[in-house]
Amino acid sequence: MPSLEEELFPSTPGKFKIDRGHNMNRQFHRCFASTSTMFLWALFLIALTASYLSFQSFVDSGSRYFSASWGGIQWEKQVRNSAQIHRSGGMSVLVTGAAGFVGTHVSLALKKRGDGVVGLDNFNNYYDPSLKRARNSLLNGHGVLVVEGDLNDAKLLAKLFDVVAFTHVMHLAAQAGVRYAMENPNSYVHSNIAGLVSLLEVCKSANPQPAIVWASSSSVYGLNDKAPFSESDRTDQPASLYAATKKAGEEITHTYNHIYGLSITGLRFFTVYGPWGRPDMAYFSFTRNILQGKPITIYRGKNRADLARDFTYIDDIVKGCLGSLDTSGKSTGSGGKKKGNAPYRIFNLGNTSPVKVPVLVNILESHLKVKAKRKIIDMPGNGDVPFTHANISHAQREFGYKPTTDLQTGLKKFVRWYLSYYGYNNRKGLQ
Ligand SMILES: O=C(O)[C@H]1O[C@H](OP(=O)(O)OP(=O)(O)OC[C@H]2O[C@@H](n3ccc(=O)[nH]c3=O)[C@H](O)[C@@H]2O)[C@H](O)[C@@H](O)[C@H]1O
Repeated sequence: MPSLEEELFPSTPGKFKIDRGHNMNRQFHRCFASTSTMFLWALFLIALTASYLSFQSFVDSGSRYFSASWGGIQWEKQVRNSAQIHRSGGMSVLVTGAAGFVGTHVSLALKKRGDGVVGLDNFNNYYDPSLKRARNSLLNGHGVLVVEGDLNDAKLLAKLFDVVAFTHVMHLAAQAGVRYAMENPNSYVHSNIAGLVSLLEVCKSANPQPAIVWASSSSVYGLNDKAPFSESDRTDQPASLYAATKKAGEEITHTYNHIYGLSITGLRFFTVYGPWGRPDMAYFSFTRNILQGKPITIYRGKNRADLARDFTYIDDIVKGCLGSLDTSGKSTGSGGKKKGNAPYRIFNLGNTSPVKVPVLVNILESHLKVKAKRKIIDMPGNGDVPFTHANISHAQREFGYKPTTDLQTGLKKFVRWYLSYYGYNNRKGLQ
């Protein structure tokens, strides 16, 4: 005869059978036992569901802290400290792309003169992220916090503006590079269009609204052949998707200036170079290849003409950025409402003296004391333009912009930095 336990919890489904001939006592017992078991099961299921739901909500609310590493009282304190102003009349600046080449130099210069600086950077792997991490360490050593996050993370941007009433935004985060746009077009849309709009949305709603200075590019002149390039020249013939997204940025920022009263300054940078630079740029990759004994490819334009660039040294660009911030004027709106017209400006920041690419290589050879293995090919149709040449009189008038470093001097400083950063080991194996 099966035991009660066996009857209630049969080991196989077929074992459980109802015996109608049992006495009332046993019926009552069975009934009671089965009700209480069901009750216990129900309780167990409710508890299981409740704990699952609360775990889910914990994971949801906490995920941004785990994945994006921002938020919390301690983090807010660090952000406030970094934004602290240490001079009278100083500004608190959100620098996007702070671990980038120009971003690092501008952040350091602002911090050194007593302004508050908070950096934002997504540390993407467009080029060696360890260089960005090294720049980040340099910034941390000077009291600049760089928050790791993407421009498209609207919650993060809003949080930053909750914590600090930024007076200015120096927007340098972007997908750079002219030729890479053919390989990865969407990254240009993600950063230079969607990211820009995401940032402007937060800035327009901020109270007070910050003034915005941002990096456009000399590439917007595209196929324009009137030299030198002036801000009023046509910019409706871009030669690359990169240029097109920068041109779109100029139009988009104009809209936000017009509708919301944001003060906007766009800076058209001309081929910026120097210490802590970008490894994807020609002067940097040529240096690496020359030291490693590898060939370098030099592009040549129509009718075998050399290409030329108005190479601009980083310290001159930094002066231009700070001059722009200092003269930006105020945004007029607040909380998404325009209260009057605000400045909308565009400046060329170049060097005013284009240098042919083969001459750049001559200078590198003399500083490195190594001969380059030159491979000269016709310029592929990849977005390059034959030459750039800045007219800087507008920036000169507005804030006294005056570049002072020629390519010979600037590349000497770059080579010195390159060798100290990467060491002389790169020269191993050379004759
Ligand atoms: O002013 C800008 O707005 C842009 O400047 C920069 O673009 P570019 O002026 O194209 O600089 P960079 O690549 O150093 O090529 C320099 C020269 O070397 C030639 N070049 C290049 C590579 C190569 O292998 N061979 C070669 O001859 C090449 O044909 C060119 O003539 C920034 O990268 C860009 O992000 C943007 O900021």
